[in-house]
Amino acid sequence: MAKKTVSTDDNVLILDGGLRGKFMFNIKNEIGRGKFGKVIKGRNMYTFEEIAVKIEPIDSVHLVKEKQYYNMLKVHHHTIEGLLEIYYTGNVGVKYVAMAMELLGPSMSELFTLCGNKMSLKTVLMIANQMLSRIEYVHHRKLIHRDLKPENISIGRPRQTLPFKESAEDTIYLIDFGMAKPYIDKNTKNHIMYNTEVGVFGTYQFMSANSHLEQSRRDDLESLGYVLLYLINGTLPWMKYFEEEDADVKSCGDMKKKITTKTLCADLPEEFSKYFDYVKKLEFIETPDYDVLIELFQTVYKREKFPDDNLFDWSNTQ
Ligand SMILES: Nc1ncnc2c1ncn2[C@@H]1O[C@H](COP(=O)(O)OP(=O)(O)OP(=O)(O)O)[C@@H](O)[C@H]1O
Repeated sequence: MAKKTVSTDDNVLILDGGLRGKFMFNIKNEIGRGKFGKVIKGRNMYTFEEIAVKIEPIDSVHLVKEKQYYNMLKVHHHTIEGLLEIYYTGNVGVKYVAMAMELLGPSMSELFTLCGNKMSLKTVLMIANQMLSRIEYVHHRKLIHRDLKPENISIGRPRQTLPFKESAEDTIYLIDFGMAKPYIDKNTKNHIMYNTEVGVFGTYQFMSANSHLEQSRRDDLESLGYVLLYLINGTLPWMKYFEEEDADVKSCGDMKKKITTKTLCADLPEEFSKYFDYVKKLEFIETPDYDVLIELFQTVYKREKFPDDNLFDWSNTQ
């Protein structure tokens, strides 16, 4: 049933979550936008905590699905490191469905710009380390994300704004589970079947070479590899196909299939090509060995003698 909207200004809306809080936001206070809706900064009127609200048209099914997937990720109401806390999902008036959630800092896409469209090896290795743990956790909860890209990776807010929380700007968050999918069939409890007749899910620039087929855990890992290469090199070999208004997604897909890992990872430590060799050899239903992948990047970190200081390229620049 639609919640009643109490407002003195047409732009100010309230998502009434009962005991969970009253989440007030001005529709003009947009902080992010995706294919399906907007993300707006707001406040919990009970605690005065700043929050984020994702809104979509009332007939959209994405937020409802996303909420379900966040529920799958939760264990006994504990917050999980690097995953958003969702406060409440419900209707706002007759126009919108909204999800009130923890407010995060900037996305990796914004940080990439802030860092001059390239990130250092140290920062990328630190991102790899945290992201592999996030992905391992999500997979452990029987979900695949299917849309790993810089816009869907964020950092927490500066620690001083959150005196009672662990979240901080050195915590990397994996967000936007709107494209996620369980890879375990809830009736048979088996891994979903390989299927060649599925649509394309994800974002062309970062999706795996085989993402026009049914995706599984290996595809999330391949996408993460492309994100890391993009952040460190400032581009990907197929970005040229997206320069015109009409993107040439066919050539992009062909190039991803043909390119060797050596060419893809030229000028980078050999562990990057080892990463791709490993994930591309994974079978559809195979459980990846996340520790082996984490170890690969940690080997480079140690070899380069990078300090264990938790400082990223963007630390102290915001
Ligand atoms: N909790 C949050 N706090 C701060 N910013 C956020 C939050 N959630 C999302 N954003 C920002 O809003 C942008 C869009 O969010 P999100 O990706 O969840 O929306 P979407 O409509 O599902 O997008 P997509 O088109 O990728 O599916 C993100 O890239 C991020 O910059």
